[in-house]
Amino acid sequence: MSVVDVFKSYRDTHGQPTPVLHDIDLDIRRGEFFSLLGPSGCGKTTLLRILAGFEQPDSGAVVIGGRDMTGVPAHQRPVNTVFQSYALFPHLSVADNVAFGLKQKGVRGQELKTRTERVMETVQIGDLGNRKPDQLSGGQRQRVALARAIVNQPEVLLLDEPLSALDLKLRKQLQVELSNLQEQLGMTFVFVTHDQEEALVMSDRIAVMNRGRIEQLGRAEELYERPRSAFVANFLGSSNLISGTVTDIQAGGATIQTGFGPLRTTQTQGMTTGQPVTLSIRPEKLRMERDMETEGNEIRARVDDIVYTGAENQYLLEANGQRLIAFQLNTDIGADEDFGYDEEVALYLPPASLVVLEEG
Ligand SMILES: Nc1ncnc2c1ncn2[C@@H]1O[C@H](COP(=O)(O)OP(=O)(O)OP(=O)(O)O)[C@@H](O)[C@H]1O
Repeated sequence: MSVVDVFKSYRDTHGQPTPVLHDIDLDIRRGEFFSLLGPSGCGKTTLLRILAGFEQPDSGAVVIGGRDMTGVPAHQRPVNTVFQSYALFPHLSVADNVAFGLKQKGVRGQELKTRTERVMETVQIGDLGNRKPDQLSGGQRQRVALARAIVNQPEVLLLDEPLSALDLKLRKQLQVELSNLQEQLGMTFVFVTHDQEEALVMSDRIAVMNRGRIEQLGRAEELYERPRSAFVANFLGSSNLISGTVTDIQAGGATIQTGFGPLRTTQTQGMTTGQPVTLSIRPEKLRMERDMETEGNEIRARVDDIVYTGAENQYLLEANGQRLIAFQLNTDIGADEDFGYDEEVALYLPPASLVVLEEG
């Protein structure tokens, strides 16, 4: 499925057109779990609705299975949508809800029964067929909504924050189940979420959106390890940003002069001497030590605050007037690796973990 140069604007309260999607270009591969990730209002639902055919772009096109969908109404597209709000028929039983789409298509008798039952088994609601939606938990309702959407075997399944109404534990369980289901069905899933962890866990590839544009597109690991902008670095997890100027470029890396002194990075791509740059380093890549070593890339910091989160300690640090954050795995209570309030520490910034952002 492709999105070609899609532009969309809405009229604001004064009737002025306000762009919400700017020239979106995307190629979503067949059988891929693809996520649209971004903060509230960035345009991800609008893009999904354009794929579904519920909205028309001002310009540009959606192509599914090689066919231009311009002018093709929603119900004739080879897609189905699962919404956050389930949207089940309250007066129909679970089995009739699931069978609905097949009946519309004229499937009857044994085939209807077999296909409905098979899909219900797949999403583990095989024993709930006679219940009504109001007799189900939120997780069960979402399974019915899923069954109803996949029973028609669409080429593409569109999912608009389908797990966001569920509690954390159930959400985590369904994340795993959904990605297993996608693999088993081999169907293309396009999944909208504002939850970065959800996108990282489930997706083959993720498009990070910001203000109607795609900021970066790639595999989870690429986006996390090599963010291109401060927005991506901070939207996917958290990050320490350090500004500086390139002073030296060698074969295996570059030196950046910063407020903390010179820092080495193993990156060199696209850099020129004298260029101002922003470095990004993930909090878990900072190594906290009691004493300075001599290998460089170390800065002195003071522990300002400590947040205990169970698996790790999050240290808020002050270094040369800047706030930094470091995560350290929680070892045994009282172990040598624990640091106290106001303690002076040395922070080692591994050169391979210092990422040069393309845009500050
Ligand atoms: N029908 C509409 N008329 C006018 N403006 C709209 C309409 N639908 C959406 N918008 C605006 O378009 C922008 C993008 O909205 P959209 O729902 O696509 O964002 P989103 O990323 O899905 O956000 P959320 O996670 O909050 O659902 C927002 O500024 C929103 O206010």
